[in-house]
Amino acid sequence: MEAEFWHQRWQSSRIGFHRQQVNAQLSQYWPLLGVPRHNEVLVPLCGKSRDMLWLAEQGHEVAGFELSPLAVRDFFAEAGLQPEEGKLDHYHCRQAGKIRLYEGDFFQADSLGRRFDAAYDRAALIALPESMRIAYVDLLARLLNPGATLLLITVDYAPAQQQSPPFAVPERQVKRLFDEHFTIERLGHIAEGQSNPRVASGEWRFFDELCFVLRRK
Ligand SMILES: C[S@@+](CC[C@H](N)C(=O)[O-])C[C@H]1O[C@@H](n2cnc3c(N)ncnc32)[C@H](O)[C@@H]1O
Repeated sequence: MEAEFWHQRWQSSRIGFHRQQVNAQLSQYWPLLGVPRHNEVLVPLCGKSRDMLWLAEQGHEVAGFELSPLAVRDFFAEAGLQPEEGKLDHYHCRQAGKIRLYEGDFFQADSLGRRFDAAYDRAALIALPESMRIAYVDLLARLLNPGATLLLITVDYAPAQQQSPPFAVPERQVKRLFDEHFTIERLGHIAEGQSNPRVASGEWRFFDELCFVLRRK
């Protein structure tokens, strides 16, 4: 999607993707993955996700990337944190405690010259249209060191549409996208069933949240 699409979403508070609760599959599976506490966690397209606070509580430093200044400001304000601000290359950075958010386009992250051993993607890959997904996966492959762990959460639903996010990214597409650079294991899934309004209304036949662990080859 164009940057403007996301800026408008944030300006008009159309952020249905944001959750008050920590993602259930993150808290279930992350502790089983053996990611050392000293590994900083890359969180692309992070929004104002409270999952970043949870990762910091587990002892990790967190590096989130987000286009929207509103999202970044809200994140710190809602967490009751007062960040220090600075400029780094293409990014306006805000940092408080273990969490640093890079405000700007994630697709310019190469320029920072940084590499990570852990990453978390919830609603990042599925926010990107198909035409941007290969570039996103290639960038992740460059930013992650060999052996790095990526916890990936996607959604699958039917009938799928390709007009606006969330886009359905089923297991076969995860394999197609990541297979060259990552090993892939499906950890679990949550079938939302009738608790999802669009399933309840009959618009979608099902809506599943899928969770994978990927390791950089
Ligand atoms: C579907 S939301 C998911 C946010 C977060 N991961 C969560 O779980 O709540 C996608 C986010 O990516 C941001 N975004 C979209 N394109 C981006 C880009 N190129 N660089 C950085 N952030 C981007 C949007 O502003 C939006 O906040």
